[in-house]
Amino acid sequence: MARGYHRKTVPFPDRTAVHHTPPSVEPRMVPCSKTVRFSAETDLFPFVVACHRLASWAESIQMEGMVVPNRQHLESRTSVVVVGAGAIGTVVADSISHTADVTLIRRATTAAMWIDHGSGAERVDARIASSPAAVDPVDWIVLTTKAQQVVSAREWLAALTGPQTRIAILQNGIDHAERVSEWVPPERVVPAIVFISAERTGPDIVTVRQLDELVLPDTAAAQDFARLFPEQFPVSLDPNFETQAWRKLIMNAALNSVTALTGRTVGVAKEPGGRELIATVLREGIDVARARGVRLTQDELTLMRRKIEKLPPTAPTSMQLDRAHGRALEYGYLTGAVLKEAAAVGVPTPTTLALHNLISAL
Ligand SMILES: CC(C)(CO)C(=O)C(=O)O
Repeated sequence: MARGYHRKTVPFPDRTAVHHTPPSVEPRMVPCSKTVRFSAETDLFPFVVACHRLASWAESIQMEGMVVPNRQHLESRTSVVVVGAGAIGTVVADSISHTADVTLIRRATTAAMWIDHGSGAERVDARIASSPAAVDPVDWIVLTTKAQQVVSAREWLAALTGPQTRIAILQNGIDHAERVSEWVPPERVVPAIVFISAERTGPDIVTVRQLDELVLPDTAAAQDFARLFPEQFPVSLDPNFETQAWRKLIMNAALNSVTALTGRTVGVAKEPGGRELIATVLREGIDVARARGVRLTQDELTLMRRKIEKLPPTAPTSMQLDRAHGRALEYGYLTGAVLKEAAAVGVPTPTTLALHNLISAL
């Protein structure tokens, strides 16, 4: 599979260790100019690390083409902590690790995460933190837990939030800012709509199926967040973000519910029965959105169905995977959100309600 974006890879097995946990070695005086050059053949790795730690006047150290920025340089980069090292969190951590100093939160382990875009696994260049005591306030928190897990990330959010911290929320549903209102005001929140099909295929590895889109509102904070991504990453700013958020909500309410209930991948939506059921739930959601004043196109149903058609039939949805792994389900923020909004405007949504009730009975 072709990669969704390109990255510079460094042919050295332990580059993360160089960046983040240099082994302790005896420091020696070395002649450092702006850049220090070594040859790997002479096995100078520990020496390079010592230089890396001491030579604050060098901007970088080069060894056989590998460039190791010095600590001071690293420390001046934007600090980002990704809370939630699942599929989306790992994809984001990997892609922004080229411009930012990234930490991934993994509660149960300190093992690195790996990513496979279809051409083999690559180590994600991110520090791992597993205790809130080990982190300080950062420039950006990227929240990629499931919507219902924000509550269990409280300790992390408290430890990571400072007076300037901004939070990007890459989660399903609407009303993203409300979920973190305890920590930051709405202008420091960037909600994001994610169309990335990726899956944890092992305890430490994420396989990416399709990198489609990351949509942000067109705000100052979102522009700053977008700048962290490499140019080739499909991130866009949409002034009509509310419409995008509702589109995704309606699509998730239909697709994630049907796949979670049937235990089938997206292919179920392409069969006559599944297609009809999904179309009914989409129609109900569209009625609710219109009644709430959300700006949708005339042909919204076709647009949403096309989006679903474009998804690979073998791709699972997040709620289907959560059910398969016995995890808590996100339905409260999907069908639950549609039902809440429907109640506020008195729009009937019987099929959405039926799916919602079935899922809550699982
Ligand atoms: C894969 C996709 C786009 C399907 O609705 C999704 O958002 C999810 O699984 O949560």
